[in-house]
Amino acid sequence: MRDQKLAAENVRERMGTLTEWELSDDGLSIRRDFAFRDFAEAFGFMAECAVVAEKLNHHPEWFNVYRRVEVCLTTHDSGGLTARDFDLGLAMDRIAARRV
Ligand SMILES: C[C@H](O)[C@H](O)[C@H]1CNC2=NC(N)=NC(=O)C2=N1
Repeated sequence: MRDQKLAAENVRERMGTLTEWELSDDGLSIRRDFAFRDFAEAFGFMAECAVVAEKLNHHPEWFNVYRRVEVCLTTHDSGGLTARDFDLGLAMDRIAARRV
């Protein structure tokens, strides 16, 4: 079943739990830039996140160059932000915190 797109006030409230992330101007996605020691750490992060993403059936848009990973989260099926984006964002924060 398609997830409920969050209302702007709920998005604002949930942004308080993801302090390193920024909301896009159109309010339809959130993004964070991660930086690691080297490529191995960045790719290890992506590998761990991929396992979680599969488990949650929610997948990031991301871009990797060397030790940096830019992540954008949105729920394509709902055309905007849902609780899944914030759950995955928090999971990614926790994975990164063990690697940075
Ligand atoms: C069929 C499958 O469950 C859906 O396409 C899932 C897969 N992963 C997804 N990931 C993201 N980010 N948004 C989605 O809407 C989405 N939908």
